Amino acid sequence: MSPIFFILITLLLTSIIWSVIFLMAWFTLGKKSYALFWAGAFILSACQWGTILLRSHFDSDTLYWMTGVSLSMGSVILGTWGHAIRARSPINLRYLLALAVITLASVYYYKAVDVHIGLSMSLYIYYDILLLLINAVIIIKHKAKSLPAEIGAAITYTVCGVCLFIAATIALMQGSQVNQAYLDLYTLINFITVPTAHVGMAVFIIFIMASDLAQEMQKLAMTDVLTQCINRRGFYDIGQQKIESQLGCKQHVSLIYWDIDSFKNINDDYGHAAGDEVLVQATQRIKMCLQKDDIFARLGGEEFVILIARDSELKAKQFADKLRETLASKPIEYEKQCINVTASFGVISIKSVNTPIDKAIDLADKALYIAKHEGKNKVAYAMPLN
Ligand SMILES: Nc1nc2c(ncn2[C@@H]2O[C@H](COP(=O)(O)OP(=O)(O)OP(=O)(O)O)[C@@H](O)[C@H]2O)c(=O)[nH]1
Repeated sequence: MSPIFFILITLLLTSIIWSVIFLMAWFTLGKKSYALFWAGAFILSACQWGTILLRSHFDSDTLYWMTGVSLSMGSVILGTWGHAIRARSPINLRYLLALAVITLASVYYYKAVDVHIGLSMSLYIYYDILLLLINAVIIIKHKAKSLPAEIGAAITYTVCGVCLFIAATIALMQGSQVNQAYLDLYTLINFITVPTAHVGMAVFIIFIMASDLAQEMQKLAMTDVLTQCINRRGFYDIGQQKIESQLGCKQHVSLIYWDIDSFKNINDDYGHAAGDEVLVQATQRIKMCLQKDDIFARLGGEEFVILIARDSELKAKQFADKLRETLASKPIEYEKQCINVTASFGVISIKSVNTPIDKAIDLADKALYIAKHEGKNKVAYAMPLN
């Protein structure tokens, strides 16, 4: 038996295993629909290798060829679809499907009507290459800072695309008739690169799923369940870095510590559920006032901090006052009851990258205490930290 037979068997079995792994990943890692698309892609791949193995059982060579070509293109389309869903890519898959139909029709034409070996062998590979490169772009553009798994996957897709481009071009160079020398070279390149790329792509996709999950877990561990703000742990994790990066950009960094006034009375008068709703609606109102880079965290209970960077200290003070007015401007509605809510604010301006975040919180808390002491619904400023 030829070595190609063993390569095909290996490809068939690994494709089946990968599709089972993606099905299991779909089931256990949060039923992400894109895992199903990737499972489908590997099932079609397995069918493609099976088709090649069963070549002698096909009645017509055209039927064999078109089956293999359709499965290869279908597999790449499903894979791309999965990546597009995961990355919420705006790519219009209808155009890709239309191009697939045109490619399939052309392959059929050059296989069965006006026979041209080079074109019938290479056209669908060019289509697959196009999709592999689109995949690489989708993966890399997904996040401003790509995950290592995404970089690895994008490189694998690109390298695979380049190798296939060389193989397809050698196949095309045959012209209308079979050229044994080119055909052997094409087969050699294909059977060296395809198994490697196959395993590489599958491993990187699994790595991407695992990285996504790790990021989700990390986000959950840093998020307050009730208000969806960052929690204390998250704030301590990213606050210090933020101070350093914003001061490096010559911005005025301020920390605003705020606390809902007489919150215990709200709980006592309207019930704990109403208190929870006040926390949710109050934080929503505050979020509407924030800029993209502001960090808003719930430190616990009804105590919150916001780390902001503005181009002047005055703007930071005006911002704190705007937040106070936003909360006091209208009552919060809960089960047809109107609950008047105010909050007090302590603001500290941070001047040095060496300022520890807990020191800034401590001083802003002291300013907040003054705001409370002066009658609540007020903003108080601490002496800037140098
Ligand atoms: N509903 C609700 N209440 C909470 C939550 N976390 C803390 N609290 C309550 O918030 C109240 C805070 O009360 P205090 O620390 O006395 O503060 P306060 O009544 O706001 O008084 P001042 O801060 O002086 O204005 C306590 O009664 C806590 O039980 C929460 O997640 N939901």
